Amino acid sequence: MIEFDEAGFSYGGTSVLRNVSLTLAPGSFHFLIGPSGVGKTTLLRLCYMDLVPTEGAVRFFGTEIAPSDRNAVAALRRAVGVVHQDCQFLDHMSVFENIALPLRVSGIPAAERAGDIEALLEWVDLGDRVDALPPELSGGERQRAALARAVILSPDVIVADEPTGNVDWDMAQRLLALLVELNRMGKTVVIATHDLNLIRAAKGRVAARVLRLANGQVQPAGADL
Ligand SMILES: Nc1ncnc2c1ncn2[C@@H]1O[C@H](COP(=O)(O)OP(=O)(O)OP(=O)(O)O)[C@@H](O)[C@H]1O
Repeated sequence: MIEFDEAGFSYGGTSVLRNVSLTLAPGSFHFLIGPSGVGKTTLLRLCYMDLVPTEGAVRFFGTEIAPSDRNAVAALRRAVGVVHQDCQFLDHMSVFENIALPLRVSGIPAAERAGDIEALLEWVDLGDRVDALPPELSGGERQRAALARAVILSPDVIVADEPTGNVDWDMAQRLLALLVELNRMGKTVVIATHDLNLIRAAKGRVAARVLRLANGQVQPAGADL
């Protein structure tokens, strides 16, 4: 589904990823680990064409999409839901309106899908926070709202960058449960995390692969976790 073929990425002259070959198969569940600054966010951004590789290729559904092909890039962005590290809400808009934003960007009137948005907010246990503004939310509520927004367009793939970074352990487990539920619905899930306990908690619940990023390269990990 998403295939890295000897892909590399450099910011200006600074190489961050080198010779990464990796397949994120449909319905797979991956954790991406590695120290701060190693390139986890960079690799995730390549998964939704927020960045394009400076070497090699990243193919989506078997195709290498040209950045100039706006329709194909837009379709890809609908197929990949993203939970950003800092959530990236518009603070003057309500939780409901923030979750409706991807619909608006895709030309779908939110009014047509109000029931879906409300159902999604119930799913993440934010049914009573529909009208709240993002600055009024707790860390865990923000992360759950970000997850709801990531899946409003029914993407095939969910990419989550430190989705449990600012929450306590109970909330981290609730978020993990939601991501596992999405995976059981057939969605591919990729999570960048520093939290090895989260990976341990996932064991037995989902057949997760753990990828370790080091020196610009991806290596399988797992035995030592
Ligand atoms: N826009 C940018 N321009 C230049 N360098 C960047 C840019 N974004 C990231 N970098 C650098 O690329 C490297 C990898 O950053 P990246 O954010 O991908 O790491 P990370 O593993 O996600 O880190 P963290 O765990 O702290 O979020 C870092 O050295 C970072 O400083």
